[in-house]
Amino acid sequence: MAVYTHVPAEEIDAFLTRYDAGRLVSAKGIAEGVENSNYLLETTGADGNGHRYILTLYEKRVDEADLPFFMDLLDHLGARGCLVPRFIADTDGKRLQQLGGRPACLIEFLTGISVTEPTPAQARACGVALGELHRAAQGFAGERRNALDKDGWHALAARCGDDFDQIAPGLGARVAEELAFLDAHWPADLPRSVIHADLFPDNVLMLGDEVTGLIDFYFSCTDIRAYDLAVTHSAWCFSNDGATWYGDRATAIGQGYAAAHGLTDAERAAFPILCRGAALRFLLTRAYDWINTPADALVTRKDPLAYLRRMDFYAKADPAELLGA
Ligand SMILES: Nc1ncnc2c1ncn2[C@@H]1O[C@H](COP(=O)(O)OP(=O)(O)OP(=O)(O)O)[C@@H](O)[C@H]1O
Ligand SMILES: N[C@@H](CCO)C(=O)O
Repeated sequence: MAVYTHVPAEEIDAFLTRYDAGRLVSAKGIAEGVENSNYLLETTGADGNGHRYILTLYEKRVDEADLPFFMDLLDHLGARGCLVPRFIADTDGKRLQQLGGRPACLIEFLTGISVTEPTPAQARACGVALGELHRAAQGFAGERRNALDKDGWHALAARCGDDFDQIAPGLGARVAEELAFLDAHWPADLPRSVIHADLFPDNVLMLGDEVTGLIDFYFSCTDIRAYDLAVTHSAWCFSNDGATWYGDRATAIGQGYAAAHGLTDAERAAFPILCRGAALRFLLTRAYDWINTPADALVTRKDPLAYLRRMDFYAKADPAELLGA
């Protein structure tokens, strides 16, 4: 579950009076997600026809100072045709509020469901949507450093220290070995851009084979553009536990992205390394959360070893297979 901050319905109703959004009809905590508290709100709507909103209260990893970057980015992408949720301004034009002692925003609700077992057609649609996002991001003036870049991975690994081996014997040594490999091989000169950086299936809303929304931009930042494709690849092309690789999804994502945006030869050549970095990034955040979240906490911890298996796969994979032809 992810409702860390509980807000009484009366307080949400009072909060809504700042907006042109109607009165609260229902407020339901959303179980999915691990980072922030999210509520699905139903209101009477400004026109009395009923309306849905997402109410997000920002918790541990989102820095309030970054919210204007995310807001401006979603405005920029939305204005260029990307299906992304806008932050809604109150009647004074204010988008960032405080609620339940947390920074809070009212956000546009997008329809669609996130798939758990993507078909190749859905994977292709995701690749196209990511390519279109990167096209639309061109010209966006905002910049945000990726706190989870290679330096960030080193810092996180140091914080996990000896505790890695509580998760699996030898994990600490394997992480150290991979960090050393990436230090020696991480590409320096690939094109950079604003990237989503967390485009997992649960952050892509779909109806059938159509993408209806891209959500959860709270890791978006400026980094190597093709690294975003590597993050998406690592999330979409394996079974959840990382034990099974689905080459048909990978080919579909690669073809969709290449059709919508294009990939340079240098990006293709560096792709296996970028995938190893992506796998290590999620291994590390999951390992850190695993070590620092009590086993009986209400939030479900995500398995770090599912990303160790991906990392091991990428380390041995035939580079030609990763993106198909
Ligand atoms: N704009 C939106 N429109 C519709 N549903 C949304 C929207 N934003 C969030 N949701 C729903 O809320 C859930 C959690 O949202 P989100 O992924 O942003 O949370 P999070 O805590 O940041 O999660 P994560 O663990 O993926 O980082 C989503 O899976 C989706 O079901
Ligand atoms: N998508 C991340 C969690 C949110 O960043 C993961 O599955 O580890």
